[in-house]
Order: sequence, then C-alpha cells, then structure tokens
Amino acid sequence: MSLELPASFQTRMQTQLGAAYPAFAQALAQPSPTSIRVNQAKTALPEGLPQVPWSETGFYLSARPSFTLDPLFHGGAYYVQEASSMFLEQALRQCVDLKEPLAVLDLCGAPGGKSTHIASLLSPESLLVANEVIKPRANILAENIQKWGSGNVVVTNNDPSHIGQLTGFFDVMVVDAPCSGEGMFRKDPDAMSEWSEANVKLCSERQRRILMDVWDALKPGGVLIYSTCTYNLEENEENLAWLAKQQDAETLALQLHPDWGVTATELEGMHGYRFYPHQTQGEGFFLAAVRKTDGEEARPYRKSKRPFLVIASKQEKALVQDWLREPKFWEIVKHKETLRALPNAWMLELEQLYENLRVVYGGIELAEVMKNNAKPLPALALSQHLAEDAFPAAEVDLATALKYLHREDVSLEESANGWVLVQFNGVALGWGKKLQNRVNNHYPKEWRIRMSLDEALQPENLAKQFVLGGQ
Ligand SMILES: C[S@@+](CC[C@H](N)C(=O)[O-])C[C@H]1O[C@@H](n2cnc3c(N)ncnc32)[C@H](O)[C@@H]1O
Repeated sequence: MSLELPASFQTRMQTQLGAAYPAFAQALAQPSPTSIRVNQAKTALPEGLPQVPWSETGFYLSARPSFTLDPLFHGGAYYVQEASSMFLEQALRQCVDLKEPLAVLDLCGAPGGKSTHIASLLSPESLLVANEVIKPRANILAENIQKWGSGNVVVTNNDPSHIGQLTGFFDVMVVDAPCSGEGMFRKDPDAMSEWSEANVKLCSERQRRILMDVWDALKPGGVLIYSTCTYNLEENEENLAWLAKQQDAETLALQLHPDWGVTATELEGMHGYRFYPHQTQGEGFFLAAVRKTDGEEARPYRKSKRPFLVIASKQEKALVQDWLREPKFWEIVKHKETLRALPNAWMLELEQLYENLRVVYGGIELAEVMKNNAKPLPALALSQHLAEDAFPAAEVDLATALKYLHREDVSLEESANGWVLVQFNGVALGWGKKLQNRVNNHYPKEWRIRMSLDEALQPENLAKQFVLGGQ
C-alpha cells in the first residue's frame, strides 16, 4: 500500500525530518498496527501478546479481528486504541500523584480512548469529567464509559468555554485536541483528503482558542496534558510556546526509555514528545505536559436553594442497597424514575457540575423504579462495582453471547426465574429476565450488534480464537 501524500505535506515533512524522511514515507506505506488496552478491573492481562512499551495494559495484536464479533469487546474487557496515544499513561504517572483523590477533566473525550484509560489510572476516590462538545459523539462517549464500568465518571456535553467558568476546579486536564490528523493518514485516508495548509492554520487557531477557553478551570499548580495526532509545528510546539506567552505555564519533562523511540522536542523552553511511525510502533502523535504556575483558586461553591441532585428516599435506597459492593462509597440520587449511584465524597462538586454543565451520564445508573419495583439498568450489569451475589449469573457460550448482543431470543437453561446477569468468559454483558417459559432480552437497542450473524455463527467460525483467548 502506498499513500498519495499531499505535495505540500511532503515538503513540510522533508524539511522537518531531513534525512529521515524516506524512512518515514516508507513506514506510512506499511499497514498500521492494531492494539488494545485491557480493562484489568474486568479481566486478566493476556499472556503471550507483545506489550505496548509505554503502557502496562496495552498490547499489540498480530491482525485486526472483527471486534464486533467478540463479546468481551462489548463487555468493556478491553478498548481498541491506537498505541501511541497510550503514552498519556506516562504523562499521568510521571507528573501527577495518582494515589491522591483528583478532579480530572478530559475535555475532548469522544469516543473515549483516553477517558477510559484515565479512569483506569485514577484512584477510585478521584472524579473524572469526560466531556465532548458534539452531542452524538457525547452519547458514544457515555456508552463506552458505561461499558468500561468505572463509576466515578461524569460525561458532559459542553463547549470548552462553559467548562472554563468552573474556576480552579480541576487538578488535571487532558486536552486531546481536534487536529489536522496528519498522524492518522495511513489508518484513516479521509484525514488525508481533508488535509490542507488552510486546515492546519484553522486547527491551530481553534486549539489556541480551546486552551484559552478552558485554562481558568485548572487549579494553580495543576497539570494540563495537551496532545494531537498531527506532526506540524503550528498545532504542537508553536501552540505551547504561544500558551506560555499568554498564561503562567511551563512544561514538565518526562523520562523516556531509549528503546521506546519517542522523540523529545523543545521550542522556546517548552518541551514536547513526538511519535513517528518509522521510530515507534504506532501512529503519529504529539504530547506535552504543562504545569499552571499561577492563577485564580476555586471560589467557594454555594449550593442553590433548589438542589440539582435529589437524594433518593429511604424506601427507594432499600431497593438497591445490596447491589453495590461498597454501598457506603455511594450516594443514591433519583431523577425521574432513575436511581443512580454517585461517589459520596464528591457530592458538592457534582452538584456544581449538574448545575452548570449539560450532564449526559453520571456515576452508575442502577435502576428504573416503578411502583416500588426496581428494574436493573444496563450500566449496572457492566459496572465494576456490582456486588457479586446481588444477581444470579448465567455463563453463556459464544453463539448465545452473540445472539444476546444481537438482541435475539436466547435460552438460559440453568438459571432461576427473575433477573439474570448474562456473562461470557466471566465478563458481564447485560441483563436477561427469565420468565416461566422464555427469557426477555434486556440488552439496549442502541448498543446491539447490527451486522448479520449468519456467517459468524457457522461452527468453523465459532471455533476461532478471540482477542483475549476466549472462544
Ligand atoms: C482527537 S478527538 C478526541 C479523541 C479522544 N480523546 C479519544 O482518545 O478517544 C478530538 C475531539 O474533539 C472534539 N472537538 C471538535 N471541535 C471541538 C471544539 N471546538 N472544542 C472541543 N472539542 C472539540 C471532536 O468532536 C473530537 O471528539
């Protein structure tokens, strides 16, 4: 495969890389590597897969399987993520004390690669706000957050300028900015057809606006991690140098292992890290960690008279009290018919978020309550916090798991009547309700597998190995 790179992009890269340009161009003609990041809260790390060097839970696959046909993918046991972007892990581990309870923002969150990664790295006592400005993309982010199952995450759908009004709210902010996508050319040829000099300029200006809009929401002393998947200086080093002129900001140096092949860069005292496909096994990527050296502290938040979060009644709480592993950790709130669990320690901050932002999803959606009856919701099935004995589980084979995820009728022979957690290889997929002579499939319509399963259900295909060794 050889890519027809835009002429002025080639000229730019020749200037930037000099003698290394032919190796770069050659690497772009190779297929892009496939990698996944494993959710250790749901499954063990695989044995025998080559590791992404800068991530403890990142692994390369030798080929790209049909992830849609792997139930563990739907169960949030792993996330398919480009390897270079997993370098975020190094920035967080090296610049932030992850044992502390932190308020963290992922500003440009959809579809959720970095948000799910951050959620796994934070302590359970932390709070992550995963934001996405484009509504349909915010819904996809919310779906992936529910499947990952962390619980201490709120998904919002706001413009950076709205979030910027939460002065001094966040200890850490990740800005994985929309960019011209030069680093994605071999993976996503559409990025190449949309590339132009004018678009690079437009992206750079938009990134500056985003950084300025959200800056006030970072605490003084807090860390902002800026990343793009593009190579040009305008969207990377030049933006950081510009930021340092506008605000009290300095970059933090990261320790690199020489084997990683990551390139350290510097412009006007601001440091960044570059991933080139001829030097690292991954796509093009840029990252810098910035510390805010001065600025306004958070103002004390005064709850408004009408609370935005309504605490559930004693009777309502009693319906779900045995469903979570550590009930004391959570506060149960009610909105319309829905009961949700939110981390107790963050209720004041959550009140502020619900008052000021458009919250698409928060905490763990537990149940819909009707006439003193609680119907468990999909997010609870996929939650890392579901109490083990709260519901009977039915382990199903691959064919049944796929039919369940396709929203077909399935039979769960062994289980008693009532709500049953459908699971594959020990990973929960969702709810079934067993009645006298049938099972109601409660997998959400919006999440169902849409492709035909005819071919996948052929015995020879069912026998194939899956990504994490299940079958
Ligand atoms: C590089 S993608 C984020 C990928 C994501 N962090 C992940 O790891 O899965 C950039 C995101 O920024 C969003 N975006 C576009 N314009 C924006 C703007 N003006 N302000 C903030 N975000 C924007 C896009 O919708 C897109 O989801």
